[in-house]
Amino acid sequence: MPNSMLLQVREVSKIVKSQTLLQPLSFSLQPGKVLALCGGNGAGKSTLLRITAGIIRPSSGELTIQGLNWKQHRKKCADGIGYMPDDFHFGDALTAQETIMFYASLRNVSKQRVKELLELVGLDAVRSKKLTAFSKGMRQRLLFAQALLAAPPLLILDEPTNGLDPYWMRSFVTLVQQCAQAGQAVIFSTHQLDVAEQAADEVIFLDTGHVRYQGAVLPLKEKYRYSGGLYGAFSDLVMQPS
Ligand SMILES: Nc1ncnc2c1ncn2[C@@H]1O[C@H](COP(=O)(O)OP(=O)(O)OP(=O)(O)O)[C@@H](O)[C@H]1O
Repeated sequence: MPNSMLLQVREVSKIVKSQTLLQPLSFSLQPGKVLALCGGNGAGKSTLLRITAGIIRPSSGELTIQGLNWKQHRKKCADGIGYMPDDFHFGDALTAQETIMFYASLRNVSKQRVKELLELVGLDAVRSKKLTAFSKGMRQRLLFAQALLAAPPLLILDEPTNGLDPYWMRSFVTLVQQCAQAGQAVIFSTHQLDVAEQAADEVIFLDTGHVRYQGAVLPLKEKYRYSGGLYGAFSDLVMQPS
């Protein structure tokens, strides 16, 4: 039933200079579902998310967004996603409002929507401050708002909770759940397995480009209820010598 899937990834791999960064992997995501991508440093999370966001091309396999193949429908696929990279730095010369308005103008998003989003990520009161005065967590929240701007059907978030304090970590979970309730699909990477456990319906554990687990979060939560939840599962399925 490919048409009910918002995102379909089929046998996608990535090889750079004869080094395999991602073994062929497949998964799909329905509207309203949240998928967490977990794995250690260098596991391939950002590589997979960049491929999904159309930033880099896979070495093999294919991706469709809303049934459209990335290769043949780049513009339509790009319009269907909101992407939050893990290593992006806004210029410091502009204020938060000016920065987000710039991205809003590229996507034809209203001033009212910008205001709502700045409120949602707790930056409305500091919207006139230059980004030089912003902390890491505040920049992350602005980057998150940028991804949400056009209310895209698919959100691709690379380490969105990196640098967030416990309050905003918790708020991130709530915001992601609200996006899912509104019918958006979300894929995000994280090292914070408690965030994955709270926010995601499905999870992929990646280990040096290999999938060690993919499936629903719930059975893992139940199986590892008394042994650390998703941390226990990760330790069992990924951190054991193979
Ligand atoms: N352009 C590239 N050329 C060569 N190797 C690369 C390239 N991009 C990433 N890699 C390698 O691919 C592997 C996966 O990197 P990736 O950034 O996807 O991991 P990650 O799971 O996001 O890691 P982290 O949690 O540290 O951010 C790493 O070994 C990295 O060195």
